[in-house]
Amino acid sequence: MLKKDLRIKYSRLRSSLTPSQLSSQSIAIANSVLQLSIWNNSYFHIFLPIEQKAEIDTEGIISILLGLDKNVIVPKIKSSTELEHFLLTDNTKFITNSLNIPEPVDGINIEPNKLDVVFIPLLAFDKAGNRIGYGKGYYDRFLNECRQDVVKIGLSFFEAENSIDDIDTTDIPLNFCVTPTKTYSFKTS
Ligand SMILES: Nc1nc2c(c(=O)[nH]1)N(C=O)[C@@H](CNc1ccc(C(=O)N[C@@H](CCC(=O)O)C(=O)O)cc1)CN2
Ligand SMILES: Nc1ncnc2c1ncn2[C@@H]1O[C@H](COP(=O)(O)OP(=O)(O)OP(=O)(O)O)[C@@H](O)[C@H]1O
Repeated sequence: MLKKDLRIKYSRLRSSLTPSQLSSQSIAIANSVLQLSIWNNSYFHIFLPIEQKAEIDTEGIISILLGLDKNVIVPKIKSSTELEHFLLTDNTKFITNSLNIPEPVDGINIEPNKLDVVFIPLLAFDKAGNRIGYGKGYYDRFLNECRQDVVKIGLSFFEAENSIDDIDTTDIPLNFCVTPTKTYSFKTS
């Protein structure tokens, strides 16, 4: 399927989830994340969910990370193309921006090349590990600034599509995608 049709399909599917499904499926995803062999790493990047878009509740994963004393880094929109990234601390204050994204007000800036693991929001992904988001390219540009060996983990309520047919060269594939019932591991070339 094409990106534009997938965005419509998965936006609809998401908005059909009840609050209780959203909550239990987010917990199932967090439990599966615990099984990945990523825990020797130190710098973990994760997003805070847009509730209005029924994104995965990442609170469970964040609690696990903080409990393990990991460095947790969250994004903030800097411009129409670029994100910046702040270390989460006890003092971090969040403000929900005009797109309903909770973002840190300020803090210690972390460069993408420091990151070991990135958890990635997505609308849909395919069996080859390609993903799509809301179509602004923020994560594609951000992942391009990360090290080649950064572990890229998609989080999704829904299973893989057979293929996203209009993938282009700037789309960076995932290493893993975790859903409530399955963990996909993708071959990287
Ligand atoms: N929770 C979360 N944080 C995230 C992302 C995400 O997907 N989820 N992003 C992943 O990239 C980045 C921000 N993504 C954005 C996605 C869309 C628009 C945007 O302008 N969207 C619509 C208007 C909003 C709407 O329809 O409600 C537009 O195109 O005008 C802006 C930023 C960074 N933080
Ligand atoms: N590394 C890059 N440098 C410059 N432009 C880029 C880069 N990656 C993607 N883009 C541009 O961003 C736009 C959106 O890309 P795409 O449709 O793949 O977004 P998406 O993956 O759905 O969004 P997101 O990455 O924010 O979740 C495209 O016009 C694409 O050319």
